[in-house]
Amino acid sequence: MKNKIVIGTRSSKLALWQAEYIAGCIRKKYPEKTVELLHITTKGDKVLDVPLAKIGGKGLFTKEIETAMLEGEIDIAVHSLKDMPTQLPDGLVLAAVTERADAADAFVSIKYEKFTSLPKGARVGTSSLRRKAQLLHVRPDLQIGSLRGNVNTRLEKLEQGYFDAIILAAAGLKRLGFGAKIRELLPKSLCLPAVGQGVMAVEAREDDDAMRDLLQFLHDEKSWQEAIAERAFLARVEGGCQVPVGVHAVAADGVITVEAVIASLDGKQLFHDRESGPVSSAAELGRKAAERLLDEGGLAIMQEIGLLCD
Ligand SMILES: NCc1[nH]cc(CCC(=O)O)c1CC(=O)O
Repeated sequence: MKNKIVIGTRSSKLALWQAEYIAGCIRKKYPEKTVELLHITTKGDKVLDVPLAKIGGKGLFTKEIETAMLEGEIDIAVHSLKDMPTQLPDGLVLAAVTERADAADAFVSIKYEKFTSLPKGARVGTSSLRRKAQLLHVRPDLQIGSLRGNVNTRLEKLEQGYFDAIILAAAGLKRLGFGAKIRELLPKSLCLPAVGQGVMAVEAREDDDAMRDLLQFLHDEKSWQEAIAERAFLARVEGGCQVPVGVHAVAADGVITVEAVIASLDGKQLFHDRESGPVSSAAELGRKAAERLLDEGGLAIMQEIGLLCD
């Protein structure tokens, strides 16, 4: 095996932090290896003025990186699992997923201590349909404004007074050293996170056995079981674009519990399900949750949204 490992990564601060973290782990475990980062710009990084839901397309933040890997320009890629499509391109695999950081969404505000302290009509920044729908479900009075860009840019928008509060993944904030800005972790009963939120994924070429073996020390089995359930859920509900779905699986002592929601864009309709069973049935439970929610009314919502996406 080569002595140099090239990691492909986006150049946002969060992506670089994550790639550096994995590089650091590999260097520590294998001091004889040289590990380098190669910055790659993806479509999701280029188009900043359009809400993600409108750009659509799967693998917005991963495609260019995956092409570089298939062409041998890089050896592995580090991603937020949340940004990865459920179907990887032929020839690539998830070689390892890291121990999960907190999966919760965080409430960040200068003036307000927690979500329930927001006054009537408060302005909340998030471009995630999932967050928007779940928050509107309990607080239809809120004005949800679009907020794209990387974590640093989003925090600046809050500081400039565009919003009373913004919602971001707790994991990203903590990684970038902004943990102190978190006023509250949104309870899962209020806002279920995105598929894979809080998990970092290392992608490799399927036929690169040496690399896949080398990466095993990073792999976390609990995280993996949760990822399997959540990604099976997403694979079953996936429409052509971002949809208001949230899902959170927790594996403990051989049992996995999957909680999921599908909501309408305005949050008026929200279907919720919880499935539990042995971890060996993680994928099945994720699919079951999806099927229940689609049957209950989620399918009609997806079809309605599908039209909006074109
Ligand atoms: N969509 C961008 C993105 N992808 C992963 C994270 C956070 C880190 C993680 O979930 O592991 C974020 C930022 C955010 O949603 O606040």
